[in-house]
Amino acid sequence: MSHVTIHPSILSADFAALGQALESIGTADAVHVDVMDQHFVPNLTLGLPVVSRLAEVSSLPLDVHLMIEDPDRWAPQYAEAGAASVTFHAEAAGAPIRLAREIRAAGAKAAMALKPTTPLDVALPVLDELDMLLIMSVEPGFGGQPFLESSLPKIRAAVEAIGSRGIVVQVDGGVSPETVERIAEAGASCFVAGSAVFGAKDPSAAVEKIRGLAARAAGCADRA
Ligand SMILES: O=C(CO)[C@H](O)[C@H](O)COP(=O)(O)O
Ligand SMILES: [Fe+2]
Repeated sequence: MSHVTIHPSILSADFAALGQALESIGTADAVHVDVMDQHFVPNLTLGLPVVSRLAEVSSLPLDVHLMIEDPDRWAPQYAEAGAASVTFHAEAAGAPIRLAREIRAAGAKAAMALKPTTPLDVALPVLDELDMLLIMSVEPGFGGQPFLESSLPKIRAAVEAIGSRGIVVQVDGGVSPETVERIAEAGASCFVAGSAVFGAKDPSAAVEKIRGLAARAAGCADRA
């Protein structure tokens, strides 16, 4: 029986009140932190100093999603800064197997992300070094984009390729009460949701709602 987890993305929170944003998502399993460098993606968000401070104050584990060039250089430092998991992009990594090993050695879970147009084949040689595989369901860079339906067959194929290896399949982009059931039915178990959580009047209730829909669709008992 799979376990469904919800990671709200603070990309859609008030950047002037990140502490309050963390407090508003007490029902979440982790907080998703989008690091963008304006080179790998056109947007610019935050970096190591902010992640270090968030790790100090957050009672939720930090799920750091690096949308940056040269993750081989930077990703291990996010693990050392206290991230629970560090996700680098396959399209940016020079030596993904070595990088995943370095992230793990620095004390975090290692994850690799694939952009919507990157084939799953790219991840296959790296799978055994990963704790999580992130299937992007929007073009990385911005929150609030519509879910790409073309990611559903890729999610199914990823779940099949992983088999019984215990690697979490995470989906990021356009996850909402309207889309989460289809994504859960495809076999994903970890859901990132930005605008659907922080755009809601009650972010914690939005997390519970998304988790409930996902758990039912996945055919497993809701943990709540
Ligand atoms: O990595 C991301 C964008 O590159 C974000 O995590 C993602 O877009 C979340 O926002 P939303 O749920 O609003 O789509
Ligand atoms: Fe993300």
